[in-house]
Amino acid sequence: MTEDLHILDALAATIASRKDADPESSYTARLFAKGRKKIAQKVGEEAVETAIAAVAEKPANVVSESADLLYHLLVLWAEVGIAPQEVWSELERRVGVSGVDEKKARKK
Ligand SMILES: N=c1c2ncn([C@@H]3O[C@H](COP(=O)(O)OP(=O)(O)OP(=O)(O)O)[C@@H](O)[C@H]3O)c2ncn1[C@@H]1O[C@H](COP(=O)(O)O)[C@@H](O)[C@H]1O
Repeated sequence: MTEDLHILDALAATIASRKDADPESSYTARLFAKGRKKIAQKVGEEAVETAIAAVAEKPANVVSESADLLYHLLVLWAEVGIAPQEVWSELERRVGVSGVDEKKARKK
């Protein structure tokens, strides 16, 4: 497991620990209190902001918006009940499977 993956797993653990936290002191707890639709909306917003920063050729903003996006995506997984390992396993399953071949197979 790489260091980059480790930070996402550590962040997921912090997020899980905020499920019963006080929304006054925790932004994550505030998101959980607002509910799934709000969390999903934030994921959409952060994805669009990341894309806009890329098109505007602002690499530093792409970095910060990507971090916002990953954080909100991890909150959404926690809300839905998905363990990060499930997503890592799906990515691992795809290693070595060409995206071009996979797309062709879907059309059959
Ligand atoms: N990585 C993050 C992280 N990234 C972004 N954000 C917050 O996400 C928000 C995104 O900014 P926006 O302007 O879109 O938010 P907003 O305007 O308040 O949102 P809305 O008005 O749309 O509801 C900001 O308040 C950021 O502080 C994060 N909040 C928390 N974390 C991590 O989660 C941990 C726990 O945080 P708490 O739950 O606050 O203790 C922290 O230690 C961090 O590691």
